[in-house]
Amino acid sequence: MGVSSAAPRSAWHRWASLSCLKSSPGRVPPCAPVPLQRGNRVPALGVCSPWAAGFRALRGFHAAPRRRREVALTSERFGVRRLPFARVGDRDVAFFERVLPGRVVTDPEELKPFNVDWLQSVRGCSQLMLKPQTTAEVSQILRYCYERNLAVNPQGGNTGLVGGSVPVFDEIILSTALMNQIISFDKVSGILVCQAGCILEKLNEYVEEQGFVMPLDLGAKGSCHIGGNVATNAGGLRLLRYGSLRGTVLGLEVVLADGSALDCLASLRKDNTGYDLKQLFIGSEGTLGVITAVSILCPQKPKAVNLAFLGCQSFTKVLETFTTCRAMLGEILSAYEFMDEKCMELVERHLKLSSPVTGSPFYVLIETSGSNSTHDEEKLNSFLEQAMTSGLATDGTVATDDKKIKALWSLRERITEALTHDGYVYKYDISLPVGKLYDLVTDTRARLGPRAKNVVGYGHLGDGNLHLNITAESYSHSLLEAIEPFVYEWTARCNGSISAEHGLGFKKKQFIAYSKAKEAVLLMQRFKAMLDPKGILNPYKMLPSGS
Ligand SMILES: O=C(O)CC[C@@H](O)C(=O)O
Ligand SMILES: [Zn+2]
Repeated sequence: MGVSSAAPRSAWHRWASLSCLKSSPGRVPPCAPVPLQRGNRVPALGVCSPWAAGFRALRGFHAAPRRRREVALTSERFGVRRLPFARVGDRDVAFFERVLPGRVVTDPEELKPFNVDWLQSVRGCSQLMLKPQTTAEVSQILRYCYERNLAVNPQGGNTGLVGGSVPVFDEIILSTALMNQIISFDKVSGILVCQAGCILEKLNEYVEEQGFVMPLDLGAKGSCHIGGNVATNAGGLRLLRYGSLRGTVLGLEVVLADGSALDCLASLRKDNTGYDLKQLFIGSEGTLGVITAVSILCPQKPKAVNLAFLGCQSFTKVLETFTTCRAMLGEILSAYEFMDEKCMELVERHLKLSSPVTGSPFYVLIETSGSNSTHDEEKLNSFLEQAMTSGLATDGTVATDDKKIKALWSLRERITEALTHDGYVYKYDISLPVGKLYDLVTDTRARLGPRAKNVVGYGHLGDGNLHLNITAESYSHSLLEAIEPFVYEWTARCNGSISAEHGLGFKKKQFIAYSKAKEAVLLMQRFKAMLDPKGILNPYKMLPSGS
């Protein structure tokens, strides 16, 4: 039921009637139980309960994608050749059993979910997973692997979307699942220091109890590990407000390929002594070292959170709404997300979620977070009134209570999940000048025609980040060839980035040149050769083949 811009006052009343005007402290973390896989129980560890331990990596808090047929082996589907690493033998397993008693997994059934990515699009055949609890254990493992020339796949929550978190062949999986201790939290500065395997949502719950929030928020929060977030420089829903991990991560502890531990775990806002080495590991996707601990700056928990969900009649209106709300909401604007009507259709069809606002080609989610609910509501209300009277939005609803906020966010956060129910997903994560963001969706749709089942566009408009997703009944090489390099060439013509926040992993590494100069790639390869001369860390990922 749309409210036309010709009737702005009645539209405004609709806002009010849908609002639950009690102030709320923030979004309620999703709480559906995550199933525990057999054989993975661990004892409680110190101050930090075993949040991460042994939980099968479910992206976020909802079910993993429907299991269809067995996922093809990456090496076969993509025709990759194994590099000449050593193969794991009985003597290696015996060594690891001594170092990590009871934390060495060789059972093929138990290994299965850790060999396949969350999207069920790539699959390796590792026969060994190691679960260290300490940095010293990670050092011992890597020292041994380096000597033996054994390849290693560092793995956090296995929620990545570019095939970076699972082995391509038989790399040893080095899981951070048992490295789930909080090391310290400073209530004055808001600086949290923790091990790499802590689950993002659990960290958020922990700091929320002390009046803070984590500076990043992702749909995968229920299972992703902070170490994996940092290794991939994850962006997410709060980047607009709190900036990227390159600013909020204050320090890292990293174990290098040869087993040496690099202590850059500073807890200082300011430190101008030499090169900022931690930046090299943020976003390095496990190819330069294994992140074992993170020091991160947490912002104050907002006292008042409001969420508006609006329908817009065109992408131009989505952009104008953004400009207007940025001007009118200023410092309290904390998220500006958009999605097209196809996304809404899929979320409704596959997940049975219903949207309170329907009948528009585009939708936007606008979140405000501030310290004074009266002030924030006043500002939001005058923005909404302006948006309605000027016809920027034609319909909408506002939520201020946790339950409604959570329900509205689900419509956006669960699009990824809905897509996996629609078929095989070709996923693109693009940075573009914001005005051109949706043209790529329109052009891709026109190019693919009926060969694609659905072509959808959504994302972090406030950050200039489009998530272009294409679904088809099953994987098809010819469809892939129709999409790539078309999407990358289109992006490069606009000086965009072919990976805004998901990284390059296995799937995008060959395309790095669309976004980086030759000299930059060469320098990356030199860093890789210097820090990991044998190339044992997450091989076949991030840098083009041959490096
Ligand atoms: O599935 C995608 O394409 C995007 C996933 C994630 O980055 C999001 O913003 O929801
Ligand atoms: Zn995203």
